[in-house]
Amino acid sequence: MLKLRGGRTLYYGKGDVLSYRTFASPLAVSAIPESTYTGCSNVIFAHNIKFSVSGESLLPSFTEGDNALVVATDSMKNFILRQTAEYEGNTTEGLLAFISEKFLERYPHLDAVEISADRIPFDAVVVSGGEGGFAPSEVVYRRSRNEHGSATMKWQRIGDSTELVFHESALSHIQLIKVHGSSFFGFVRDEYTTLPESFDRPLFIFLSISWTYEDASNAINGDRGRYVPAEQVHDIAHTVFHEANTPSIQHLIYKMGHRILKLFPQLAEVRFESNNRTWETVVEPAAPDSAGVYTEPRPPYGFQGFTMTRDDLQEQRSET
Ligand SMILES: O=c1[nH]c(=O)c2[nH]c(=O)[nH]c2[nH]1
Repeated sequence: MLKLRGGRTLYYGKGDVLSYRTFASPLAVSAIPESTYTGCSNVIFAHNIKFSVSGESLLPSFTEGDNALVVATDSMKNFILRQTAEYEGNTTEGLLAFISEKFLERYPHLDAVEISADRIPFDAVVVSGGEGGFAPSEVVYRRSRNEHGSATMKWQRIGDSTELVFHESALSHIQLIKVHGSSFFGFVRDEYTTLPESFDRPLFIFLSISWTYEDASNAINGDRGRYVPAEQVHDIAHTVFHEANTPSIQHLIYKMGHRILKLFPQLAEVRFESNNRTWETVVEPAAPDSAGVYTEPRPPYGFQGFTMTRDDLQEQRSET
């Protein structure tokens, strides 16, 4: 959040603003080899939004209890919901940009806005078309609990204009298991090592991926044809995990990042956070594709973080 004069941070806002907009503009994206996703009807364009504001003018509300310039968080919620009806675009980032700009225009005494949203996914149910075929319904949708995209933006008033000072799009809470075809060996062995080397382990990972565009307009305006949908990022992660026999999670996320940056030249950076949640083996399978029994791993868990930029594509490494 914005730092005031003297380095102080000050903000307030509203969380869990649930906004179920219907019939937003459809989004179309280019196909990539790793995914069947080519866009979204946006018949249900739903979000859980978190919104906060900051500004020098708000200092007396904290120090003196003077509410004269306080926009009630209840009014913020109303502003977000009503402005969502006016949004003509087709991306989460576009909606956040629209709300932020309108808010700073309406309340000129405020200096900065931080806004983030989780897309609430609804999938069309598949219904019988009557002649033996099946097709997605255009009116009935099923609330999905699956992973979904999200975005965060920070906007700041600078002179007469409003500038985007931070933006990030993300896909969190991915959980993927590969039953065999992963290894972990060759690590440091010393007096503290008890972990055996593994040449074919079942690998269960938790994963969060976030990305930043070179030019945020490609996220804000889906009609420029350069939007990066979380659904395709997800499918790239699936494909790389499926294809690669990796020696560690560290190298697996590097390979995912490499593929994402290669497929989407409009991205400047991609970031990963992963957890190792590999199941504990109870009954070892006799062969890779025979019966094994596993149970939830005991804490603690391992984790990895990695940030990649376009410079990583220049370096000659054995990637596809
Ligand atoms: O992919 C892995 N990376 C590690 O750094 C590590 N450490 C560990 O105990 N298991 C694993 N697995």
